[in-house]
Amino acid sequence: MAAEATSAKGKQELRVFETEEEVSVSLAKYTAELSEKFVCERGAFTVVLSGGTLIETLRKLTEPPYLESVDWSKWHIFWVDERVVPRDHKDSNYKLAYDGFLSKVSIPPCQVYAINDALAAEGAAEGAAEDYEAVLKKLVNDGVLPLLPATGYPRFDLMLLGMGPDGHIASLFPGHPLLKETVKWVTFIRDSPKPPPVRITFTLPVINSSAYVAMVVTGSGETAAVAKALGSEQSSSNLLPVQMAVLEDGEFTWFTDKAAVSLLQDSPSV
Ligand SMILES: O=C(O)[C@H](O)[C@@H](O)[C@H](O)[C@H](O)COP(=O)(O)O
Repeated sequence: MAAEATSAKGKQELRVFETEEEVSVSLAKYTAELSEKFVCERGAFTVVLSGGTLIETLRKLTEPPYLESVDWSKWHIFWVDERVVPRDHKDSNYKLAYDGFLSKVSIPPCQVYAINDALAAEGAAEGAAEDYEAVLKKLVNDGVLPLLPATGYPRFDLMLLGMGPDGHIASLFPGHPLLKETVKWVTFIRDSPKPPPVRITFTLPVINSSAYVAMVVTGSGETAAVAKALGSEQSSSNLLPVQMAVLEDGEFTWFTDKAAVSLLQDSPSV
């Protein structure tokens, strides 16, 4: 059984497992249960992926029993951020997700909303962001993607996110002006500190309108950011992007292993 420590305040929860393998097992179960809930409630399940190690940690979802039990035909897949490169480029988050996850499950290809390949191939970051936002607006009109009435932003069922060593989520980096964007749903960045520099990204209010967010952090690469985000000494200045992910009306769950929380000496603040 997983060694799981759970504490909760408000709607944030911290789950700590012994190993990354146990995180993978728990994340698969959590995702499959949410899939069942949303498919039953409204006949669709909207899932947002990030890049990074998340895709590898999702591997248990592509194995029995989930391979057969999950109703993949109702899934709709999005990216919280994408590099402005063709879909077959080694830096593409679509390619990462396709190779490690999407190619192993039977989600209808027309329900996989990747970056516009032609615009990405031209390096047209602004156009690709506008195009992606237009895709989202069409799905709102078609009734696939609801809006959260309180914010007017789209409400995705589940965002599966990773965090970088600097506390960035999506392509929203510490101190960057994009963190203040409140009009656009999808925007672009040409100076990402993490290569490659040109990307599109969901904005913070869209992330914060989600119904569920799983923040998946494993290994020793992000220990300082985890300690700052979850440590008991919280300050309201110089917030990391991950600390600005405060859901309007949703459940935010950290899936971590022991290595990721190794600098978290005191009681977590969640
Ligand atoms: O496009 C990207 O670069 C990713 O989407 C990025 O935002 C990632 O999720 C984090 O950097 C965490 O990455 P790791 O899980 O590899 O640490």
